[in-house]
Amino acid sequence: MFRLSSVCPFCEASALSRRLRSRPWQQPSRGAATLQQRKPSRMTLSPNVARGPPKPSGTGKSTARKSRNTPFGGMNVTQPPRTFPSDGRAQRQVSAAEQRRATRHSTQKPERERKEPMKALKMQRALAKVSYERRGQVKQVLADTDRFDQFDLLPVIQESISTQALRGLTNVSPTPIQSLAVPVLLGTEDGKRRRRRKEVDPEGPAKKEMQQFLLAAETGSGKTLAYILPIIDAIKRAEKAEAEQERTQAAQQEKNERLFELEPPDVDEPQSASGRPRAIVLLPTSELVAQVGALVKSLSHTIKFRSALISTAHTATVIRSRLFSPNGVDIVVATPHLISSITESNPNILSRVTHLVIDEADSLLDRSFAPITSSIVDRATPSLHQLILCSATIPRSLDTYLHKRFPSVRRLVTPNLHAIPRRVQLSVVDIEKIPYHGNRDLACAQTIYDIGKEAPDPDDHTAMPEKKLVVFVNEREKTLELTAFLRSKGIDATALSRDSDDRNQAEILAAFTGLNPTRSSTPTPASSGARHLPHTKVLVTTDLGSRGIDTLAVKHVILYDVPHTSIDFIHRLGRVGRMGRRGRGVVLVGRKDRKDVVKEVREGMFRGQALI
Ligand SMILES: Nc1ncnc2c1ncn2[C@@H]1O[C@H](COP(=O)(O)OP(=O)(O)OP(=O)(O)O)[C@@H](O)[C@H]1O
Repeated sequence: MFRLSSVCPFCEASALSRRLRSRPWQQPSRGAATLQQRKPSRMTLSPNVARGPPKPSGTGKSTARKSRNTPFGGMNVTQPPRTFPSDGRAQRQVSAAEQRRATRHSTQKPERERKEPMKALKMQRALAKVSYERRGQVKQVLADTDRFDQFDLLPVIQESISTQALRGLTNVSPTPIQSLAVPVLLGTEDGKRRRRRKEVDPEGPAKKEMQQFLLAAETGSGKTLAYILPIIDAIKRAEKAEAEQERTQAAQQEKNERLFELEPPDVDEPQSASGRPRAIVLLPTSELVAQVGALVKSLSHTIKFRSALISTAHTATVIRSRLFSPNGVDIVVATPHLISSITESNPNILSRVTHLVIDEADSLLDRSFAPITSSIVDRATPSLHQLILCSATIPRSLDTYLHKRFPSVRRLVTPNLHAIPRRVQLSVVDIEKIPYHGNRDLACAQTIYDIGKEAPDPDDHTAMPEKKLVVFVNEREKTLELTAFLRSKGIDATALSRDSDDRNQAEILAAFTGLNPTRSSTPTPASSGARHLPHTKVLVTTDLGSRGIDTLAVKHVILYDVPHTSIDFIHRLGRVGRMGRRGRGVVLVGRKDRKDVVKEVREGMFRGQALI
């Protein structure tokens, strides 16, 4: 059970404020001061003296209101918060007239609220709407799949799911997006499609029309496996078909030679597979390339295909040797910028691509990335069989883009899209209140201390000896500044932003994605004798760390700044509560922050509703 530490370790002002709170009746009232100024020579009793001292609103030092301004204040409630818990106003007596007015309007209020749900979020116009009718239909489809062996995957791929992709997990079953997407991408949705496809395309795969899919599912729900398994299956089947075709051609050639006893014709050597992958997975950052690349690589060991992960974290020599290996390459995992620049000098790199994945499509098709991503799609289109877009959110901008650019895209959307999992709890800390007085850095440090000192949950079997926290800030410059502040308070904090060295980033993230305890990377002032928060590791990052990073080791996220949009809320809170785990978010709010947005996000989470 969480207990608020009654002493703020950093703020001297808190000592004074504690004294005042414990004897509130000794605070001079404005009325009394005026009286004293008018008649300084005489002792005058306050007109309220007969009322006696006001009663403290709680027992001991901790008052009911104060306890709400903690990372976990207001948790475990069974009603959504009616008023914003940290609006700072004391509950006052309601007059009889007010009560009458409230009763009169109470019948109209729910109606008004129904008409304007999530008004503040709506004003942001961020997320595309997915109707509840459609979500309901998908639920029925999902009800029939609960085992991986129900998918028509090659046996070696089936085996590799448990031995490689989900190694260490027992009794695994497909997640909703996997149940929904795998049969569709395999073309076995109705059990007959694969056979029909062969009949329709006797002249080979190059004649097929490109299929387009959008896989959209909540964060941490296994989208990577949902697209990578069918792609590997297609590659292995194509490989087998090509080998058979080559054998048939060789046999035919031999027969012809014997028949006519002619010199063998100059048959063009089949083009090498070096630098010509069959599938490309595009991801926005080198951290994600490393993460998805690791999964693909692990599957390649048992399934036997050739994969290459390339990003700016690698040197030119490494990139060249991986991509242009004489043994060829089947799947390349890379960033669009890298693929685009390689294509300029080696256009052949896209000439054999049958499957192109645009993961984190909401980022890769936004204004900054779209031109480069689209040009890759255009160049790959002649050979493409499947274009797969994948995202945890469908912003309205992406929705509009898809309608224009890919009108026939098939949308595979899970019922819980845009909802933050209910197992994630969000609490609010008001930084304007005592003892922070608007000092956001201090509120952040105190929140980290509170979480770090909290006793581990005995029911949580995934709890680890070291606590891992992620703090999200809105501005890149703030990462270094806040990290320095937290370190000065004895917290083991590391910054991750675009300014961090590419090669260090993977190493930094490994401490938050792996489930193994790690050594403290950099000695903090704490190790030199000052205050120190042990067994707690903090990553301070921007949006860079909020997309796709599989932070399984993280149970707490602190939103240092209120995110700008509901999309950012979904991605940042999506770093916890992954794959059925529990998680907590704490948002720091100040006077200038959008409290109405935070309130609506909390209410939406409480009801398990999709954000808008
Ligand atoms: N069927 C499954 N059962 C249990 N764990 C799974 C299953 N499928 C995937 N996982 C695990 O779930 C975690 C999250 O998977 P993944 O990164 O693909 O999620 P995601 O949906 O892409 O998340 P995000 O939207 O944040 O990018 C990974 O650690 C993965 O190994």
